[in-house]
Amino acid sequence: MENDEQQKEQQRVNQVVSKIDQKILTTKQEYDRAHSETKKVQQNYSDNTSVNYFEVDDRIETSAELQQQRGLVSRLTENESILKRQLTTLHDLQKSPYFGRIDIQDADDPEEERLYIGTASFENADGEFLVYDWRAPISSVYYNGILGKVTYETPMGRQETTLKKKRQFQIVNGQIRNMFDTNETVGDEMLQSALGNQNDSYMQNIVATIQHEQNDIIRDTTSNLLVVQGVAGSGKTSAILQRIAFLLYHSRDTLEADQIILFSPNKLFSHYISEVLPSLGERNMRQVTFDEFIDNRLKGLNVQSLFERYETDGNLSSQQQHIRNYKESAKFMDEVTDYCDNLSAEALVFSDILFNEDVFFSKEEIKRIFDSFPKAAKVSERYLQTKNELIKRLKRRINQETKETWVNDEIDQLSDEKYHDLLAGKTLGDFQNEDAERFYIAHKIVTERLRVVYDAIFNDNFLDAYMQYANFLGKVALPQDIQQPQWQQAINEFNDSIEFHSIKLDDCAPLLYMRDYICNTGQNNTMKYLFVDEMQDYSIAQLRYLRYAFPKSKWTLLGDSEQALFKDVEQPEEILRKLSAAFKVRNSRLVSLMRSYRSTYPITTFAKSILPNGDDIEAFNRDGDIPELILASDFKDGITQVVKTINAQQKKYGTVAILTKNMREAKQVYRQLHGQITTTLLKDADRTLPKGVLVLPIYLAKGLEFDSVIAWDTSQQNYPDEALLGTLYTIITRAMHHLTLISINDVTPLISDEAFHNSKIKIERTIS
Ligand SMILES: Nc1ncnc2c1ncn2[C@@H]1O[C@H](COP(=O)(O)OP(=O)(O)OP(=O)(O)O)[C@@H](O)[C@H]1O
Repeated sequence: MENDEQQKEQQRVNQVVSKIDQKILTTKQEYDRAHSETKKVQQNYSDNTSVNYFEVDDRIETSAELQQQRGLVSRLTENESILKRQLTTLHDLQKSPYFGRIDIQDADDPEEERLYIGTASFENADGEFLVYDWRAPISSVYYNGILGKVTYETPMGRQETTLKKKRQFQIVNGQIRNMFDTNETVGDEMLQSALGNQNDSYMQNIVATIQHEQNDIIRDTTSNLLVVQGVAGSGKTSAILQRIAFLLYHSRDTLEADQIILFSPNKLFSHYISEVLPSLGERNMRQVTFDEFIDNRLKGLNVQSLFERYETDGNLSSQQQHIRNYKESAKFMDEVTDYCDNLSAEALVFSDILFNEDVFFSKEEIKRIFDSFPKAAKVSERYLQTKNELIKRLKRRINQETKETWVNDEIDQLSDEKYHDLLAGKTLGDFQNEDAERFYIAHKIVTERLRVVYDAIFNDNFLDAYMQYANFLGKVALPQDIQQPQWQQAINEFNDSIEFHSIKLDDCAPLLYMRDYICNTGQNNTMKYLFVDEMQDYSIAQLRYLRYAFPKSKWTLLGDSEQALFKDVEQPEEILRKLSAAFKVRNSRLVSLMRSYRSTYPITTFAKSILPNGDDIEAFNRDGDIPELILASDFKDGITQVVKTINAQQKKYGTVAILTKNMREAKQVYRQLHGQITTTLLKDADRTLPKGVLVLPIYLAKGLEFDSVIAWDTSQQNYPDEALLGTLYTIITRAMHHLTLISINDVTPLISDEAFHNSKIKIERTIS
């Protein structure tokens, strides 16, 4: 009977695949036609760009023609790339056309309907859906529903139907490998098989096995602030990527991939997730790390990265810690707002605008302009008016300058070609007489010469943002836990580092916010969705700055408060309280993901055991090796144990990652292994993740996973207290199938005896 069913299903697969084959053929023909047409037009375009420009009329005619051709090329290229994407999707469907089937019956319909669900939709020539896209409204029944009455959202409102059957398939190269009927969201067998696979260098899409709670995140279209607190390996990153694919489908006509931005934890991660959206037929969203984002906005300064901070922090004194906490708080950002709102002309720190090392607009002149605008207006408005006035004055100066003899001389010396270039876009009839044409050219020459002044105004270089910030630091009210002398020292340090063109991370968000707020700049209104992964690594001040920088975005924040590196673990409720207070938005929502999928049951059980609230984490039941702890007698012995472990693990797994607390340790281990074993040391700037043996500090492994993990030196000395609990937990939870801890002498007190006992960890003490 079962075989009968499978045969019937296989027949359907064969029929669908043969229809896909046909579609591939016709699409390929279309693509080839489009490709050769694009090439033809491109060739024509490039021939035309090399025409002779010397006759003005010719040039102008050619330019209009070129514009037209450029438009045509871009339309054709767009068409070609759509066809190319379609072909890729069809090829994927050809191998595995669908993964699910639902049989549903609407109340007013005597017939049951049978729908098949895959990574993309596929219609036959009559417009009948042979495969439904996993994001179609009806497909949510597959993910959410258990048999019986179910509801689902459609653009027309909520619909009800009865789910009669749910079937899952694993189809590989057009052949059904497995198929199950299930009443669960998505049965364990499918998940077991998906999770049991060895790790690839790229993250995979999870559309065939999305879980109910993940589906909630993916299909949320109403929250302005969606916060996901999910335990390690609970599918937060997976959920956001499928969510992006869902949003792109849901708002096909109004949302483009580059209106979505994801803040990712490191560059390796960006590469690791880069294939998920293309595998679902979508373009990737924009991706940036916070460091890159800040660097770009503070050009000319050497900005301390989060990673540098991990490396150099050492132990902060309690005063230094209080100061950092204050600078990273929402309160501090409120103080910046207050300070800016109440700035007088005297308190604003302007700088001269220079031209050829001479003062072009003096700071006194700028201050007078600012002061001339009504005091009742907001500082940012007065600033903007000042900027406009400066541009007006610059224009006046340009007009005056056009009459100077140096300009006339310059025009006389222009070559014909250069002269015509300067006339670009103009026809002879545009000028009343030769004088008017000469004035036009003169104006262009002077404008070009004074561009530096224009740029200085445009880029707000006439506000000395650093001095202004130092001024603010000197004025801001201090909380009780910060002493004045230490605060003064922090101000001095800020000033000193600016002298050397560098800035600490804690000062970046408030300083940038201050600069942008006063100057009324730095806001991107086109970004519609913003995602932050690993939100626990961001300060509230940084998030507040991002909120300022992307005011029109809906937010999805994901993180795990337990994975905070080098700081005490904060309770999710506390993070949320701070976030809700800092983000004054309507429609916010918190989703918790408590089930962990990445690691085997024994590894997750061990990871749980080191956390105070670990019992709340639910381990997915996937069998595997018990984690091992090796107590080495000294550093040299530790390395010997690493080598032994690598040799054993490499027989089974493609990737073995040695994870260390910081880069210093990673380098130390790498140096010892180098020469004995082929190993790659990963660095901050690396973007690709090779297979084999890797050594990297944990902050570069954030968000990643490896078949087998070796946690380097989990000793008492290296992990002495609670401040490193998040770091240790993050290391442990990177392992998918195997975990080895190597400790030089006694193990960290963060792993209690009870934890060892409960997770039945294997302990081996070596004697050298
Ligand atoms: N529904 C699912 N079906 C199949 N695999 C899943 C599912 N959910 C999660 N996974 C897998 O579990 C692993 C962990 O997922 P992911 O990296 O998204 O978790 P995370 O919560 O972002 O983890 P972390 O915070 O620890 O970095 C990945 O290999 C992912 O493919």
